Amino acid sequence: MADVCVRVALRVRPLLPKEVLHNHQVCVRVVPGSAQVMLGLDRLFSFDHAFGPTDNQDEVYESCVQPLVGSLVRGCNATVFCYGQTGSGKTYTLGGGNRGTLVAGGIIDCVADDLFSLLGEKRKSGDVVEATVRVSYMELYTEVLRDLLDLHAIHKELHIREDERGNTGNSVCTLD
Ligand SMILES: Nc1ncnc2c1ncn2[C@@H]1O[C@H](COP(=O)(O)OP(=O)(O)OP(=O)(O)O)[C@@H](O)[C@H]1O
Repeated sequence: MADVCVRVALRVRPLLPKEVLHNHQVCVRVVPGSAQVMLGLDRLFSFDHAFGPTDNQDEVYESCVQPLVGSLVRGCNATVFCYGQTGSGKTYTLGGGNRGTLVAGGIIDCVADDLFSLLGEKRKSGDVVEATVRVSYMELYTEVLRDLLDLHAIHKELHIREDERGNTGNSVCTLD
């Protein structure tokens, strides 16, 4: 992967059965063998990667995210985020399916697998490794922030707060 800070990948999902039923048409196509997409007949856009409807979860993960997990274990920071209109496939790409089942796992499953196996390898190879893995899983939807790992989240409201330096974080306010 080239040594640049930000890379942008575009993924075009297949039409859903209900869309086929309603005779929806495909309007975005990946130009074969390239990282470009054609919108309509003549509007060409270039990205670092472009994935079409037949590209699977593993292909997306291996080319866009897997190299970052290696960097992470070497002490670098990495961020992956999905952006797109509702129904475009963000949840599927990040969390879709489970590894080892018919539908391959999304990025979160793959990162968890690779992260722990890389840490395990480091330990086996005699590197003294102390690693702490923390996970949080939040949803921000219509201005409401929810902790998706908290089974009792319905009783709690999370607030986004800024410290004096302008860094953001969240805090929980329990509603009695
Ligand atoms: N690459 C894909 N292959 C097959 N099905 C897909 C793919 N991407 C998305 N889908 C399906 O398309 C539908 C919408 O996808 P998804 O829920 O991931 O969208 P979203 O961007 O997360 O939407 P929202 O912003 O509303 O949460 C789901 O039924 C999902 O299973």
